[in-house]
Amino acid sequence: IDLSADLFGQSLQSPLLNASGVHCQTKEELNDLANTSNLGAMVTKSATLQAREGNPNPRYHDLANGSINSMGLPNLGYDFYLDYVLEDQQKPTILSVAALSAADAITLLKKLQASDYQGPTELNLSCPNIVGEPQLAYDFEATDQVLSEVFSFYTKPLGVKLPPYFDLVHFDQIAKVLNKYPLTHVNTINSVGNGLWVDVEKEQVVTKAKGGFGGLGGAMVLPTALANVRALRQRLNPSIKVLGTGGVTTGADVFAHILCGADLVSVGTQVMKEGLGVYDRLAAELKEIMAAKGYQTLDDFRGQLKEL
Ligand SMILES: O=C(O)c1[nH]c(=O)[nH]c(=O)c1I
Repeated sequence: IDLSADLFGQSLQSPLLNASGVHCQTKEELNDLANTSNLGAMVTKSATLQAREGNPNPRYHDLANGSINSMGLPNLGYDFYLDYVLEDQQKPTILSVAALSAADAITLLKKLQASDYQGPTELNLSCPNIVGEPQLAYDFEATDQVLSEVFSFYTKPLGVKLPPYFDLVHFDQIAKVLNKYPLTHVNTINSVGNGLWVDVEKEQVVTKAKGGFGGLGGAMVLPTALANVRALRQRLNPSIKVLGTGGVTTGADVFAHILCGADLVSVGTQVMKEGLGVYDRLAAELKEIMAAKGYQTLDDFRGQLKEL
């Protein structure tokens, strides 16, 4: 059984990545990822021009069926992560970047264009937890404008991290915008924004910022994640890869993401629950399923979801 996958020309031992934001903010965390078996590639915490503290604690809360977070984009800043990805990597690495405004995104990507970094970058258009800021990718016109300006100067590998969409017309609209640009990939989904969890015993919310509203992850978002992977795979140019993120807790979930068309699959909440050993378990479970079904490679079943 062969789990090998491709990351923009780099061969990976497995299709599994960490979800940006989980265990990837500090040098120690990034080094842990670099030494994690069955993790095929890694993504950094989204970097902003300046380092950020993020939202006040509590800002992450584990739930029986997933998680809620309002981290608020805490990160060590663009320069730190650029230095990190410029070092030679033990494991293929995607640099994630974010901005609090379209202008900042342009500034950051102009610096990246001028840098020595030639590797893959993912522009996060979907952070749901910046107080007062909308998730850019829910504004199709604004997204088109930003990408149009970015690709007027940016010539290196670039993908985008998308929020979940919930209307087939929205899948059509975002795909129409994205297909205009030479993107390496889309990563779908980011957390389901602005959920709310209530601690009934204490009669209060569980995270501090935004009155307790935060991004949802884990098992509860799997159906939404699979729908977004499938819908975007069906609509995007074949040249644009799809990284599936959201709701993965078992090898069967990884299999389902790939069956819906995912080229690679990221895991977030389950790493918070189980630790980095989760990747060994997911790889083993995926191999078992493939063996039982007579599949040798991921290409044998990728995108082959059957309709009734
Ligand atoms: O609050 C965060 O830092 C955060 N949390 C998320 O769930 N997704 C994101 O893209 C980000 I930038």
